[in-house]
Amino acid sequence: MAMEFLEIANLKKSFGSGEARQEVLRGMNFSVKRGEFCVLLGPSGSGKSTLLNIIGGIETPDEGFVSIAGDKLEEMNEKQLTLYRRKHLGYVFQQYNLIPNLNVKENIEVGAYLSDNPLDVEEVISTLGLQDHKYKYPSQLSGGQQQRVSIGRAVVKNPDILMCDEPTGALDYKTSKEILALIEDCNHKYNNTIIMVTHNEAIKAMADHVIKLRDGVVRHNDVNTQKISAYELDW
Ligand SMILES: Nc1ncnc2c1ncn2[C@@H]1O[C@H](COP(=O)(O)OP(=O)(O)OP(=O)(O)O)[C@@H](O)[C@H]1O
Repeated sequence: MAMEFLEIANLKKSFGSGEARQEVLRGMNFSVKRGEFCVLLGPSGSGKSTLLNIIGGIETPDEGFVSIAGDKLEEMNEKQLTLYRRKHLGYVFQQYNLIPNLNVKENIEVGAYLSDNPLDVEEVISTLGLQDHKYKYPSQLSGGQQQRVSIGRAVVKNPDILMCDEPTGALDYKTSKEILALIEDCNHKYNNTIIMVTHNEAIKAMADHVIKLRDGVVRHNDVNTQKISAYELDW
């Protein structure tokens, strides 16, 4: 059975009140299958971060729901939400957010400690090409290398969903493609569902599923049957 793994149903969210009230999500609907590489595109202010925060259980919607493998987030209590975040979600941000006084291996181990079925730390280090940098500290690494470590910290948890918020926003062209290729490798190797928010339209060519948001709703929801590899992207 082709199961809809992540379901976003009629999500609404406003901030502020009275004159200042702003409807950020205005009835958003889409669903994502397990293992899909899904790219979310949309102009600044279209509600992408708000949506990620709701999927991450950090914010709650005014209406509608998010369900993961049939479990609705709104029905979880605080403890269940904490477990959900710990067990099911991995995050990669534009800023790497590594712990400065831990080395590469230790930063990745932090992710492993949070999970009850972590991947092997050494295997992840080798998948990410970090063997020669294991004992270095974040300040001794380039931006691309730091982003590899942050992917490692997220992936080692073996999360169902890897949420990537502008993961290449701070990187140059060549390094961006290397990082996208690594995320692609992880998607194939570990079968995580990927939700990637980006401003870079070119990235949609490597995705299975492309969702475009505008003004708090889904404007386009397309399946890409002719995806190309990260290294073939061009922008
Ligand atoms: N906690 C909040 N309180 C008030 N307004 C908020 C809050 N969070 C978001 N907003 C407003 O909601 C709108 C959508 O923000 P959001 O960050 O979701 O958009 P985005 O698509 O992620 O934008 P960007 O691409 O610039 O990150 C913005 O106008 C923002 O000012």
